[in-house]
Amino acid sequence: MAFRSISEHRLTDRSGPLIELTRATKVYGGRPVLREVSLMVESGTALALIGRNGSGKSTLLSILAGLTQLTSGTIQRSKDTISIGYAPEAFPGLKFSAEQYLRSMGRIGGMPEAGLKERITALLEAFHLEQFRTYPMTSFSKGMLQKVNLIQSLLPKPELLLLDEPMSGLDLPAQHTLIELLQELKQGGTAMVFSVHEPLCVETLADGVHVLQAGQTVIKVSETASLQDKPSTYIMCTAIASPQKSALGEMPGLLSIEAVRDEYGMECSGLTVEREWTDQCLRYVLDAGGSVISVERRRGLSGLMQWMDPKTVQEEQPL
Ligand SMILES: Nc1ncnc2c1ncn2[C@@H]1O[C@H](COP(=O)(O)OP(=O)(O)OP(=O)(O)O)[C@@H](O)[C@H]1O
Repeated sequence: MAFRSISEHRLTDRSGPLIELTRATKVYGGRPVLREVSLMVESGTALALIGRNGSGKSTLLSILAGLTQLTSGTIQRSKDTISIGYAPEAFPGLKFSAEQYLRSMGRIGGMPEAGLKERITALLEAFHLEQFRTYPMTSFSKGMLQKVNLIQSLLPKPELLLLDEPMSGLDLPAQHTLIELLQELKQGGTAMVFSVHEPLCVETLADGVHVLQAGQTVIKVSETASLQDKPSTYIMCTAIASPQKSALGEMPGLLSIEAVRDEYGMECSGLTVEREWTDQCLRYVLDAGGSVISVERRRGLSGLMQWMDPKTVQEEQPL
């Protein structure tokens, strides 16, 4: 079931969001390619964007990077300027050598000359590109170009890292190198949003998952660790008043609670609860004066695999 999310409330709030999108809509030539998408990312956390080809992932990343303007909705950053690393999906093979290109990107990013050379060398070595550092990128394979693309985004150790299908074209050792680098950056406080078709990235890195279909959010998981392979139930009910909502937040088995709208635009609450706590949760909603609108089975993280399995990945139908 598609729903329109108006905000997301984490049960365990850490700090405030580094960046937050509210009801982000993007229209190209009269055609909406993103519709009322809301999400937020906190420092030191990773959000995976999943969805079939054409579902709007690249558009969303480009909006977060500040390269694409919203048609409506808002984007809020925790401060005026946050340092952003962005690896787009398409990366051209330029005439420069990898080293020349990376040095230019580092300088443009304001990196001091002293540390820049060392950082480039360390990243080229990590991705086994060191011996090709002086070669023109026109001679590079797809995977080698993707490595340079990723390295340029990782150079300044950004506060926010945006990666569009980072695993694309990488061989297995490079995939593992990338995961290790990203885990390190995340531990150091970098927030990241990436689009992926590979479960490995989600399992090893993501704290949350956002599934897009035809530009709309269809599934939002805010704590992947707690959902991992645990079946859950999604309960949509009439909006619950704040005091009862706080008490509900203490209920064992509750994984997330969010404000959503039903198909008529009415404000509702969406609760994700571990399967075995479904009855208790329904009882609580009714006792709190709420009314149950719908109850859905959710299949845990493994249920998200259908959106990542290449065998089932199809083009999105035109809206
Ligand atoms: N500059 C543009 N002008 C017109 N339409 C665009 C533009 N950019 C993207 N679109 C359209 O927006 C829709 C979403 O595209 P987007 O690239 O964001 O999807 P995606 O989920 O990243 O797809 P993929 O997995 O294939 O990379 C597509 O229908 C695409 O044709």
